[in-house]
Amino acid sequence: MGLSEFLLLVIPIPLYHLLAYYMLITLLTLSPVPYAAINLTKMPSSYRTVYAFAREMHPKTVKRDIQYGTAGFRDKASNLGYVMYRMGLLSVLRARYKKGIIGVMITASHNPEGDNGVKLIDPHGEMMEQSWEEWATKFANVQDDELEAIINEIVDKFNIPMTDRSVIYIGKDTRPSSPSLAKSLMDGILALSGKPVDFGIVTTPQLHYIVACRNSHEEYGTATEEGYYKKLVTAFKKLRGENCENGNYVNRLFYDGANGVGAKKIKFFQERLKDCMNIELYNDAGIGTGKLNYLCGADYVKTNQAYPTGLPIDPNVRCASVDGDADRIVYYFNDENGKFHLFDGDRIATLIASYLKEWVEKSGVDLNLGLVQTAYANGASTEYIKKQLSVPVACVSTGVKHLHHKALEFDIGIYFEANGHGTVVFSKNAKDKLRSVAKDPETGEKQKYAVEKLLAFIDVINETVGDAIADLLAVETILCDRGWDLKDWENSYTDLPNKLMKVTVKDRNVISTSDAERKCVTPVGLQDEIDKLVSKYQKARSFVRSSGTEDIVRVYAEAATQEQVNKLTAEVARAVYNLAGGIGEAPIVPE
Ligand SMILES: CC(=O)N[C@H]1[C@@H](OP(=O)(O)O)O[C@H](CO)[C@@H](O)[C@@H]1O
Ligand SMILES: [Mg+2]
Repeated sequence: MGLSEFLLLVIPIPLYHLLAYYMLITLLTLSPVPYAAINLTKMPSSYRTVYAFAREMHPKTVKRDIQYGTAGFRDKASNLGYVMYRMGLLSVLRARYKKGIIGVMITASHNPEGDNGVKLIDPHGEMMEQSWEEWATKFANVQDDELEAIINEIVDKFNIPMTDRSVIYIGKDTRPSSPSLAKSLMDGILALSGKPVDFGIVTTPQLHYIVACRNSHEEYGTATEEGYYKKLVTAFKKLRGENCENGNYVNRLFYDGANGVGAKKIKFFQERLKDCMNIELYNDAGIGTGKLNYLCGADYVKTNQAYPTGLPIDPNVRCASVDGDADRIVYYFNDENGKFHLFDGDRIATLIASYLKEWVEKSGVDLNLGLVQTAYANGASTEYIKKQLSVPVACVSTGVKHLHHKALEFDIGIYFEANGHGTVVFSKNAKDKLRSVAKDPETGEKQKYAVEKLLAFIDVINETVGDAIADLLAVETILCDRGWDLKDWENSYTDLPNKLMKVTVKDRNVISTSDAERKCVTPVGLQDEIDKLVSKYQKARSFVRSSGTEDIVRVYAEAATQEQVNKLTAEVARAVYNLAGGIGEAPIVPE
């Protein structure tokens, strides 16, 4: 019997766990050289014991498999302890492989408060590379006694150096479950001798920004929350100049913080921008009694196409809602007749694209501009971008990682999901060209003004990922610059009536798609059925795909009138139910 087995027998289990935890911390702190944790089977037994202790504290509690989906893992918070622990292990391996700091964000974004989730951030501040998502899924699903083997497998495959002391940046949203999940995550990080650095409650985009800054040796900005505020506020003030009001633009905004981190963090902007931007904060759980994302927030407003609770209903006042981790934003207002008007991600994308196009032309700098959407983008917006703005538009699969990736192909790539998640990325070529024109003494006044505007715009945007607050500052800049109210903005094009529905099926994986999710490949026959249904209506379009964040199939449709779209969506939903193994009640098609 070895020492560890003997101790196991003689020390009561809770004490044993506590001891293990402190031993782990002490060992990792004192050890001058990070221990070579891999190959685990070749490790000195004391280390192996430390590792086993940690694993025993976070045993796999859920039998069914969980998938690293569109935005990482999401589930009921109580199911995620072991997943967090394992993502702690994986983040250290990823950090060693990439030789950089990796970020881990604990959030379930727009999901209800009882859910939680986790997503990994790569060194440039972008979402973790897709090819590692499979590893994440494997890590989450193997049995406890297979963990060592999978760690060995990934280390061998990627030749991961196990002697570096890697740093992992952690952020979390305001969910009550986040602190304890963060502890599980840290246990995983420490178990492989990584160094966790906890940034506390931050928005998802703040963590992406901080990771990008630190890995770029602060070329992208100062790697702190304060650095983030300074960068955005300075750029916004520069763009806004002295004029807080202009034409129809009124300096007054109702801000729905979704009772989450977006409410907490906007206060830093309110304080710093009080001279030039009047933001009235609502749905700040610290003050009211509201629950995270409940009847409010960007997802509620977009999905229900309805005004959230918690905001005064003042007609014609510009309103914006963010989601639970503040990476999405939508605008809206109620008019004098009580009619609700929505400005979603497609609207924001077109506004930004037209503005950037205008100023690139004024700057005289040769830069190509492109816009990236998904199949959920309203057909009217796509038509407007192509025909009115003459900007090339690409369509990619759902999920920000796909949009971001595609946008990098342009000098200026604008991407937005219809739900309000998006940003702009500027290529190195674009930045270098603009900076050199700005510095050139030959540059004329007007051209210089345009170039400096573009450079300030780059700084007001968070290029690493969609950022509700950065996008808000960008939208406010453009509206003020143009002297527009929301009615002016709305005049650019008219959305086609559209609808989203969910269908529950036995196994959503029976649905497979092609052509950026616009064509359904399996089950065979479903696409023919959709085509037949669509052909009955004017300006109609519909597609189906399985969700990456929920156990359902999504049905989207748009058509010339609301009545037509209501029918079409229900008919397609019925077809999915019939051909893809629907369960529960069948969708009802309106008469
Ligand atoms: C139709 C829709 O809005 N889908 C959302 C939703 O993905 P699904 O895979 O459709 O569940 O959540 C994703 C993560 O937040 C977001 O990127 C995506 O746009
Ligand atoms: Mg979100």
